[in-house]
Amino acid sequence: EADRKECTQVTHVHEWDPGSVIQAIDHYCRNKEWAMNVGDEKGCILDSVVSEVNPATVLELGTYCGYSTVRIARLLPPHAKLITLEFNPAVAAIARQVIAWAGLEDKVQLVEGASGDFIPRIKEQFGVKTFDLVFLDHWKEYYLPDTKLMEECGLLRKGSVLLADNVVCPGAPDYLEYVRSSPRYESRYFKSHLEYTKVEDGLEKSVFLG
Ligand SMILES: C[S@@+](CC[C@H](N)C(=O)[O-])C[C@H]1O[C@@H](n2cnc3c(N)ncnc32)[C@H](O)[C@@H]1O
Ligand SMILES: [Mg+2]
Repeated sequence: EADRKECTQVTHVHEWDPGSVIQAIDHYCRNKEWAMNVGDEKGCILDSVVSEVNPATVLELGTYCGYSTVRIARLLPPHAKLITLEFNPAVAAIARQVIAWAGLEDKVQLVEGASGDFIPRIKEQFGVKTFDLVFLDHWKEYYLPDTKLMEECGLLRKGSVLLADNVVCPGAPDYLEYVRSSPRYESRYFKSHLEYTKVEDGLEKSVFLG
């Protein structure tokens, strides 16, 4: 009965209410079909990092259906901008809809393309100097090359925060080894669980020291 009640409550998405969009997606993915959103448990860690950094410029690598995009964008201060990148047009179309439902189109710029092509063009094409926060959540083998590319392109400043999802499951060992051993980063692991499961996973927060 309680479950049915919760179900009726959350399956009705209130338009322009980011909280209800997030809740409906989490409910669906817990009860019907697993999906690779950062999810509610790691989402709380993501929320606290976003609130602490209070970024004016955010880059998200890997939009998927826009779940984490909505989570991040709803916490941004006025006039802040989130650029989110997705190379699969089918999921990008879903994300556009999800972002619109949440009423966050003004804060979010969804770009369709591959990170390796896009990162070198950001400064010129999007007028961004540096990012205060980068959320890495695309395919795990790109975390390290794309981080090095962001460094080369001057997109990180002293104090920029990289937050990487799924560093344990599926895992990004070369990236972890890099941020944990490089003197250019101060890095910390936040232990949690893979979205909608009890399997260990976590987020790595790495502050760029310049
Ligand atoms: C784990 S999902 C992102 C989940 C999302 N951040 C969330 O928590 O709601 C990863 C996404 O990254 C996209 N992707 C993977 N590699 C990419 C790349 N190099 N450039 C752009 N998008 C990429 C995939 O198509 C996929 O939709
Ligand atoms: Mg993830």
